[in-house]
Amino acid sequence: MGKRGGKRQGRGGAGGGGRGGGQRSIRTDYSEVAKANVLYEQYYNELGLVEDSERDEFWTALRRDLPNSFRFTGSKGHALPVQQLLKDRYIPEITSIEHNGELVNPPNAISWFPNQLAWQMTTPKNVVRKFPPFASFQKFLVSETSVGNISRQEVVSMIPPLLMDVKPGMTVLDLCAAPGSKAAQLIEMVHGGEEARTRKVIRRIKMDQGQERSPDGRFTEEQMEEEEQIGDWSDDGRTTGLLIANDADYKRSHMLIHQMKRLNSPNLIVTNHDATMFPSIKLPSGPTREDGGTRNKYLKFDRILADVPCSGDGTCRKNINVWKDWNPGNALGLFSTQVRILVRALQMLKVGGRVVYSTCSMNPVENEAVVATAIDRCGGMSKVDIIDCSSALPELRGRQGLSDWKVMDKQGRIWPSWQAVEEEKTQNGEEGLGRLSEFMFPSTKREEAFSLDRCMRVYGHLQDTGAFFIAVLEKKIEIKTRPEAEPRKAEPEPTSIMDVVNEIEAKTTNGSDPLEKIEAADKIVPPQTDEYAEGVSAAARQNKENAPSTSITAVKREHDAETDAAMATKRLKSRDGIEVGDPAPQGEEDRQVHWPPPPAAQLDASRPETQNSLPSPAPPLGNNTKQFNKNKQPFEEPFKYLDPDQPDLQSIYEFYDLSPKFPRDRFMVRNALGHPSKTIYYTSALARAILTANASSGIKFVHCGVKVFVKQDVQSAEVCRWRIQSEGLPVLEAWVGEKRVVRLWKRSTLRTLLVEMFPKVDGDGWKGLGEIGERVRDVGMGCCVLRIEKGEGEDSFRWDHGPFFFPSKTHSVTLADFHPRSERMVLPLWRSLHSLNLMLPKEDRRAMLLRLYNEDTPLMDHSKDRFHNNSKPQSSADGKDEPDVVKDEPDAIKDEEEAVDADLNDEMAGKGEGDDGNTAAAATGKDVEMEIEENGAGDEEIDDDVRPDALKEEVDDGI
Ligand SMILES: C[S@@+](CC[C@H](N)C(=O)[O-])C[C@H]1O[C@@H](n2cnc3c(N)ncnc32)[C@H](O)[C@@H]1O
Repeated sequence: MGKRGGKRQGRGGAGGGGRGGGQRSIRTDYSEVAKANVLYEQYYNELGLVEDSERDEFWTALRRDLPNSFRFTGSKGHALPVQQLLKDRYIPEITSIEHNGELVNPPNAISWFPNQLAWQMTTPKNVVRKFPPFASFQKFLVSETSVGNISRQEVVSMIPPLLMDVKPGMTVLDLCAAPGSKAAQLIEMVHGGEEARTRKVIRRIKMDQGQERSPDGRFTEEQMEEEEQIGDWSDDGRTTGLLIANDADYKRSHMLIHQMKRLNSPNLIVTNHDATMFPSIKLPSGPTREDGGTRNKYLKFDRILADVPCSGDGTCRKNINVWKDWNPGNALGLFSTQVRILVRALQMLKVGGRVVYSTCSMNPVENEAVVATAIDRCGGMSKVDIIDCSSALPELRGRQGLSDWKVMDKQGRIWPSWQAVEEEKTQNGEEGLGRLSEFMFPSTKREEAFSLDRCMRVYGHLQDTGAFFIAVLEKKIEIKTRPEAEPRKAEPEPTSIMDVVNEIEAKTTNGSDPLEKIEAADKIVPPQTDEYAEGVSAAARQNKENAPSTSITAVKREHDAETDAAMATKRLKSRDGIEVGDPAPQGEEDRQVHWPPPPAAQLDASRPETQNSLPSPAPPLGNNTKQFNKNKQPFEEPFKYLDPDQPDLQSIYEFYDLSPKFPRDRFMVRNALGHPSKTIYYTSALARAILTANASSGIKFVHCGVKVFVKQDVQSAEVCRWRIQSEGLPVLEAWVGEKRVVRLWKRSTLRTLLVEMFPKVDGDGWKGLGEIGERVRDVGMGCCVLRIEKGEGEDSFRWDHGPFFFPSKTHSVTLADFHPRSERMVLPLWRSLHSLNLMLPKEDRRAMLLRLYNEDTPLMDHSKDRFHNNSKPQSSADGKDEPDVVKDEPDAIKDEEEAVDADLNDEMAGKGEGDDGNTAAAATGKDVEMEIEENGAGDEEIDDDVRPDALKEEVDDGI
């Protein structure tokens, strides 16, 4: 789909890095842009995208404003209750609103989206924002969007993830993922059914221990059964799958992190690579070779999304600049990047796996031509098939892909075939034809022409949406990709030993001895042709095409000043036994080298390698001194896994009575020393394996892990200074022992805790805390887990027909969920010497008050009553935590309470990714916020699929 960012210029572009990042644009006055463009209309009319009788409707729809759309996010058990609130509380309200003398149309559910979790609304945004009767609906949208329960997403952009058929436990790659609307859908699918599985496992454990309480009220038995069918149980019900979300644009990859972090998945890794050269990811142990050594094993994916950068001309309903700026050169300039991304995706796919290719462009050069060329380069349709998904979403109205098309050159001339172009070149020269290639035209191969109609085209007039293109490809057997410069062939040549030998002879060995060559040959000769059909010579040729300056000798000549870095890269070579620039060994064919070596590689050379740590890219940290690499990007903090017996972890296990069944080898920190100084993260087992095995690969991992514990200034040495972080609660809570659990069942008590920050517990204060009063008086200081349960009586949370039932002021509201990010009705609580506090950011408190009580009561902060001094919590000069001291009581309480509050609000502001605030996220946090603000996340939509002007510039320049 189109590269986004229509409201702002300069977000980098195809190929990664891009130009012009960070420039501010002058906003377009949309009323002045005429919705007409001669070439745009002429080309699509001539292609005959729709029947003549439909043509008016087609263009009329493209000139109309796009309805607003949004999606309820999270697992099914999590998203459905918030959707229910829309149906029960807000739709009846909206249905009675009159605007300009007419009743407004309420939002309606998208018929083809499962479980009615996607909605759209034709009332213009500015009416919803400004017309008073919409105020409470607008508040709901803003509040739920800000806590991540609603995602504003264009309807057509929701289609590709649905067609990927992701099953829980799968390994999934999203190659062009920022800002993350589709990645969010994908991670939800990866986690499908996890909630019910974990619940069942815990119930079993508790029953074994004779501790089982009343059955959990979240699901009906029927729902439980349905959920339990899904996924594997190998990790106590936790999902074993993985999503790697990647984007080439550094800043946008941090927007992606910002969006994805709200989903709190330990099964997510974010990377920052050019997708055309996405690096192969090593797995920890490969099969044993005959000589006793181990063969490197690389991750292949079950599903890959290639939602590529495109001209985005299908977004003209919301990105009005398309009318002004459309020119045929845009698509021509993007074609080869799109093909490379798709070919790379197919290389990394498992046999039997799916790649979904999508764009928000209508141009066949970016769509069918890319699909046909990529399939051709992979050996044809016997290797890669196009799957007919026309009935996968029965209510979705789309059209077949084109089997035949013409191409418009950059001067606006329309060519029926490549032959015609060649004739013109012979007769009149190449002027204006330079960007055209044979591959942009329909292939003459009949099988391909037949199959391209299995692609899907969505047009605006069919269901009042933007336009979109989707192709679902399946890999039938292993492939050997043909270099892009070679003309089309009927069948690819089989890989021969001579290919391999020639390849090795041809490569720059940089003085490697013959033995090394032989070893390399040994690694790359395919023992089983089918299994390793991704031919080495083809892969190596492709490496060269895509990364022409990767040979060390060549680079060294050009970059004498870079000797140290080059040496680091050489050491990489000797450690892995693979030379930079080598054809990749068997099973590693897709490995790409990066120049200049990424920061991880540079620093790796100067530090001892430990088995479970990634190399530190950054010099010693402290005082928030930001370190930047050559490309002016801040260094990423390394990922270091903690020894399960590490003393801080031991204190955590003991204080929280954490079940021994909870995995203890997945706790990780992000600092060079591998010391738990401020934050402890948790990742899935596969994420751990990947981060560890690729420690010295130079792969740019920019995010992984859910914050589970944050260090807290405490008033007593008895108290565990690691509090559970709210986003880590879903991962941990079920495994926390009873001694740190508080149970609540009255609505009024929860309301008090939401409205009042730091209510008093000491003296008689606990008496004002209802059913939890005595428990919180006695529980002991530190962090607790607050469970909300069903109870009896008027003021209770009740379990009636499945979900909890809350009578609200005006409507009956069914709701199963309390905490916007939690899958269970559990919240983190902090008991200090004199008071109690729900550890929730203010935004979350407000969202819950609105959702559960239909109130926007102002919050009361009792700590402010008691301490008039607003100073920040103390920290030592080097930015590290204070030593463990017991302070004067009032000071200690003030510090503690303010620290909790400050941390929570920092989190809401997207700060503090790394331990010391020295990470890229922290460095760019403000920019990311600004960008999101500009795009309107929070109370406005992040425009999806909008083509930025920077990309256009690059396309115009032929990049
Ligand atoms: C259409 S947008 C992706 C939208 C995203 N899938 C979503 O649903 O939110 C295309 C993205 O591709 C990125 N991009 C451009 N060229 C790339 C490349 N060569 N490799 C990887 N990403 C690239 C852009 O930075 C942009 O974020």
